[in-house]
Amino acid sequence: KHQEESTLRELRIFLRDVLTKLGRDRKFSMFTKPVDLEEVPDYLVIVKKPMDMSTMMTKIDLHEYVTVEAFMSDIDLICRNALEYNPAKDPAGRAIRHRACAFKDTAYAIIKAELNSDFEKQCQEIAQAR
Ligand SMILES: COC(=O)N1C[C@@H]2C[C@@H]3O[C@]2(Cc2nccnc23)C1
Repeated sequence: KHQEESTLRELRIFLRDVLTKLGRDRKFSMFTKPVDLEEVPDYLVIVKKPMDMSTMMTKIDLHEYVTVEAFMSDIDLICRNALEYNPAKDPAGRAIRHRACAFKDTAYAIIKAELNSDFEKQCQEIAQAR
C-alpha cells in the first residue's frame, strides 16, 4: 500500500538521521567502519557477526530495516561485539568498552528524544503483516 511505503520511507529518513548524528561524534569513530580484519586477524575468531555504522547505512538503503527495533538490534550488536573483543584488562580495551557503552546509550537517547511511539507501532504492524 502507498501508505505503508510512505511510513517506511519516513523510517529510513529517521534512521539515517540517527546514524548521521552518531557518526558526527569523534569518540564513536571506531564504530563508523568495519574493524580491519588485516590489522586484527583474530577478530572473526571472537566476533561472529561484525557490525558497524557504514554497514547499517547500507542496510537502510537496501530497505533491510522495517522497524526501529531491528535497527536498535544492530546498535546493540556493535556494542556487544566491542565488549566481547576488547577485554577490560588494559587501558585501550577499557577505553573502547567505555565508548561502546556510551555509543549504545547515546543511540537510545537520540531515538527516545525523536521517535513517536505511534510511528514505531505502525512499523511493527507493517513488519508483522509481511
Ligand atoms: C570497534 O573497534 C574494535 O573493537 N576494535 C578492536 C581492534 C583492536 C584494536 O582496536 C581495534 C582496531 C585495532 N587495529 C589495530 C590494532 N589494534 C586495534 C578496534
